[in-house]
Amino acid sequence: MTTRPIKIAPSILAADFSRLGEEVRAIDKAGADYIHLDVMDGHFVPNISFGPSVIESLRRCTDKIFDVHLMIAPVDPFIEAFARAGADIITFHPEAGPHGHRTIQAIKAAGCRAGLSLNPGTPVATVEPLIDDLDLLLVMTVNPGFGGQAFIETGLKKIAALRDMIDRSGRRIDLEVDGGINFETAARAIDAGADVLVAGTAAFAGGPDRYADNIAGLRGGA
Ligand SMILES: O=C(CO)[C@H](O)[C@H](O)COP(=O)(O)O
Repeated sequence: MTTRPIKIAPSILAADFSRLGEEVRAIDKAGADYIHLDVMDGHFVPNISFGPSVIESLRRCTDKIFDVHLMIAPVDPFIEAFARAGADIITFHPEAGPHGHRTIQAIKAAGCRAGLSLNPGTPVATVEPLIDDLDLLLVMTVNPGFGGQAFIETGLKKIAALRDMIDRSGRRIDLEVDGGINFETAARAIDAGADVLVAGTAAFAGGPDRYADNIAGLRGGA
């Protein structure tokens, strides 16, 4: 049992793209804490999703925190555009580099909070030199690119190690988990130390009438 408040960040990747504005309004009303926006470029990951213009349009549909996960390379030339579109948090992958610290500085200069995302194959040690400047750590429990994949168990050890690192830092840093999160894996990720759960499939399952129950079920893992 954790006493940390748990935030739910539905990924709109699993929403009905033909009604995206309505979907964002519905998931906001259902109790989402953050709206998770997965940006994919077909180069850093093998899929293409959407870019700043879609985010700018969705900004008019909700006041919730826009948690923008950039699965793109390079990152730096696009930071301003995502900040202008309405991003509150911008998370990038160290492999999209080469200068992670410079990217964090650029995200902050653009007025956003900065996050770093670790793929299943990226070591926890990557975070250490950057932790004093980060606001969010995102542990990927699938290889990025697609929703609906199975949870990769080794992510739990990584979450526990990062929880320890965050607690030792004394800083307020969100520890977010993303990929294959359902009611069962949510509970295990929370036990390991996560406090923000990204869910696509499990959040949007069953259509708008189910969203509030889906979010409550995910949060219920606490
Ligand atoms: O970043 C992602 C994929 O790269 C998605 O956010 C993630 O996979 C969520 O989808 P699901 O909950 O269906 O696994």
